[in-house]
Amino acid sequence: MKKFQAEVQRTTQPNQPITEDDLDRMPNLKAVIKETLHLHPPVSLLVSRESTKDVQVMGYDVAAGTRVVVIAWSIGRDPALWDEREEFRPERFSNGLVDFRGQDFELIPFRAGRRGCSEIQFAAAVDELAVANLVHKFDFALLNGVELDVKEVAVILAHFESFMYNFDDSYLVFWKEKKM
Ligand code: HEM
Repeated sequence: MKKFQAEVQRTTQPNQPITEDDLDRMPNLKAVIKETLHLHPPVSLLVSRESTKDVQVMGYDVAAGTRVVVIAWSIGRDPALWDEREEFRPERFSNGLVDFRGQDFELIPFRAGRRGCSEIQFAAAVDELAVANLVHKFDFALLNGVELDVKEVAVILAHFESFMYNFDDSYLVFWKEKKM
């Protein structure tokens, strides 16, 4: 937080609001937001899609009419893709090689492709402005002895079925809707 706070203090004018132009001079801030979206994607299970024909995906035979959910959370924790996958390490993005705009499939908090988030630019700017303003004006710390557990729990509820799913097992969830 101190490193990131120093960057915000250095980049902004005293007593002036932080602007979007300031954000472009804050690579640490951008890396912090990226790492947050990487480890805690708000849409951890992307919206399901239904296959229109029989296909093969990652070695699975997927029959026509099967719903497929891509789990952005699991991709972000895959040890084959990420070193120290449980650690909050914004520096992993400091070389600027991996971005969340849908070109790098290891980081897809906004999905990728045609039906990915249409407001990535806006969402990123809003997040960056909010966080930059917060660390600009406040110091954050946990009270002595307090531990914060930010582990997610996955629950999917649907009218035909409900189940809990262990994200660590796979990137994908498949199901076929039961005929009522
Ligand atoms: C950090 C914030 C956000 C995240 C992580 C996020 C994530 C996503 C994801 C994953 C999808 C694809 C859903 C799918 O699997 O089909 C999506 C779609 C979409 N998002 Fe966002 N979103 C964010 C903020 C926003 C904001 C602020 C807006 C609007 C102002 C927005 C508007 C949309 C729209 C309109 C779509 C649907 C695009 C389409 O189907 O053509 N999102 N978003």
